[in-house]
Amino acid sequence: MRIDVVTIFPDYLAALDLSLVGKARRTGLLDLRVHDLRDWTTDRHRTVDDTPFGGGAGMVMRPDIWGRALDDVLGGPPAQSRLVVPTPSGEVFTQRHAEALAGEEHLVFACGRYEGIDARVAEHYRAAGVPVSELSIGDYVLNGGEVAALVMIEAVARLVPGMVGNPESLVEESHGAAGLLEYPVYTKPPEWAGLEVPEVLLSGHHGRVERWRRDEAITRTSARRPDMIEALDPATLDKHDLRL
Ligand SMILES: CN1CCN(Cc2ccc(Cn3ccc4ccc(-c5n[nH]c(N)c5C#N)cc43)cc2)CC1
Repeated sequence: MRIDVVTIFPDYLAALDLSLVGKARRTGLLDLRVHDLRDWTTDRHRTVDDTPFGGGAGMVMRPDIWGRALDDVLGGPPAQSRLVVPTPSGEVFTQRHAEALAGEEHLVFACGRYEGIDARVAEHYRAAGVPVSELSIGDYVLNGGEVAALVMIEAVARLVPGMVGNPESLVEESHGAAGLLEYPVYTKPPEWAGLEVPEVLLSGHHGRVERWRRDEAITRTSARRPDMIEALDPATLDKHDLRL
């Protein structure tokens, strides 16, 4: 998979040189390139923004600069690329989006700043036949798209075959197949700060452990994310022998 990120703060994406994503880049599993939008400016001040039509506070990022950058980045092979635009007004990014994006050949992240990117940029590439996803990582306000791109790239990259050492660990995920939150996890020592590990986890009885974990997942989800409980379909309840 190839991922390109266009931003005026390329150093923000330095975290992608670390850990699993960094290793995937070094081994060639992930072809990830970061570009400075200002490299496509032509004036001496390397200007990327201007005042908003219709008035209002702040500045808007210019479509002509973004157009030159994205034409270059989208232009080359592979043929099918998806443009991902982090934005506070986007569809909320979920694990389902991560799964869908992980199946793409080439993702291009356009990280805006200021009050955002001129709306004609997304419109132009949609009209040119480029799939465009305008996505938000949550209902809070950030100062730009870079943090959101980091979140989405990590969520997507870990689903790329060969990325995670033990693919089994991707199977039973929070927000995963059962649509429930993850159960609590424990490790040695068995007693710490006067607190003991739940006895069932030391029993070696896999059936009891599985049942306890399912019950804990339901308890947690009911308490913290009632919206997820509402969204559970009967088939999922049956498949995982879940009773609410
Ligand atoms: C007058 N009002 C009119 C509404 N605006 C709204 C607004 C517009 C831009 C910005 C800053 N910004 C620029 C590019 C960019 C990309 C993503 C995100 C982002 N924030 N939160 C998420 N989950 C994000 C994601 N993903 C923020 C971004 C902040 C707030 C404010 C002023």
